[in-house]
Amino acid sequence: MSKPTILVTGGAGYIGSHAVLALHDAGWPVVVADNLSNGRREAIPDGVPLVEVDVGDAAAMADLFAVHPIAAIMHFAGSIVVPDSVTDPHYYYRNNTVASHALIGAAMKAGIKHILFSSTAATYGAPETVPLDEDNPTRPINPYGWSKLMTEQMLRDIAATGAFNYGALRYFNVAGADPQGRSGQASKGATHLLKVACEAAVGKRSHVDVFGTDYPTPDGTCIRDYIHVSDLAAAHVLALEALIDSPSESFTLNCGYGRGTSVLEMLDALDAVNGSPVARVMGERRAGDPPQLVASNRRLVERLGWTPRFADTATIVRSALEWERRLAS
Ligand SMILES: NC(=O)c1ccc[n+]([C@@H]2O[C@H](COP(=O)([O-])OP(=O)(O)OC[C@H]3O[C@@H](n4cnc5c(N)ncnc54)[C@H](O)[C@@H]3O)[C@@H](O)[C@H]2O)c1
Ligand SMILES: O=c1ccn([C@@H]2O[C@H](COP(=O)(O)OP(=O)(O)O[C@H]3O[C@H](CO)[C@@H](O)[C@H](O)[C@H]3O)[C@@H](O)[C@H]2O)c(=O)[nH]1
Repeated sequence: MSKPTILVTGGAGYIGSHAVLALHDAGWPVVVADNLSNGRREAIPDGVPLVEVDVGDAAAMADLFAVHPIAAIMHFAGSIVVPDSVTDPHYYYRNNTVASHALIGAAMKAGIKHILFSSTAATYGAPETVPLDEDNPTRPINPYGWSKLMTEQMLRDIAATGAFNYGALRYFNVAGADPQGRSGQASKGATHLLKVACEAAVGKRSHVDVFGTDYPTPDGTCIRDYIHVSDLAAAHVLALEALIDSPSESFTLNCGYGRGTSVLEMLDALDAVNGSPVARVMGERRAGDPPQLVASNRRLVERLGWTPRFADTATIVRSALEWERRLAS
């Protein structure tokens, strides 16, 4: 039987483009909705239609649903930079929460029955102990985390009426690039640690700043659970299948490896792969950063049968660096 068509919002962006590749590789018809505010047309494979649209524009989304017979939505579109959410919370609530509200409304009118949502570890705030399972209290410490948690709450309440089922995937820190070199992180003005450090490794930046060396962690720098973007994309395909197979069940799943890596450990791993050190400048803490975030992925593994393929830190770093070299060449 042929597979139904999936709408990928934010499919021209970093993670969304890897999900588009995973769907496309597995034979799912895909349509991308992206306003290209931070995405690239080139990230979308040939043959996949791109509709240039703001997902918060309910009328435009209704037009899209009238033209394309969409069975399910993977909703990646949104704004992603934690410190920007601290300086401009109004924009973050608009582009994440309000836009999601509009998209959900348009999807309901079009009778769409499955929504997979890009949520975040930032919903947990600054937990005292790790690893975190999904029942940990959600107490965001920045507007970005709140904007995502509010969207999760909308999905939960509306799904309870039977309108659709949903999956909220709470990503920890996404890193790396497609092992075949077809996509990677390409946005200008990047702020993510490994991306910034790889830009320094290829000479696009003079150094990498280390934001805070006095955290209550073994080396004083923040600890994160870095997950390879292609392992995350594979989890999305499994989650989509679960939503379609069990239409009365919704779920919230952490996406990480259950392994903590400090900022300095990540930079050491890059230096080892690169073969020469990237200059580091030790600096002050950045606003909105929790000291440590590490996932328990027990539920993800049990619920979806997910098996990571690219978890090795050197593999993550190598793919990110190869992509950066490709961009620079
Ligand atoms: N990168 C991470 O480590 C991480 C971690 C947790 C959660 N997430 C979530 O994953 C999703 C994707 O993140 P990413 O890292 O790929 O970011 P990205 O910026 O590369 O991708 C987001 C895409 O959405 C598009 N977009 C933004 N607002 C839009 C709007 N209103 N209408 C239409 N398109 C819009 C952008 O043009 C871009 O292509 C986001 O929702 C983000 O919050 C990311
Ligand atoms: O140039 C840099 C960039 C980052 N960091 C530090 O590296 C860590 C990771 O930061 P970053 O890569 O910016 O990611 P986070 O702020 O942890 O946020 C990411 O990971 C979250 C989930 O954990 C997601 O919700 C967000 O969307 C995503 O941006 C933090 O301690 C930063 O302070 C530096 O020291 N120097």
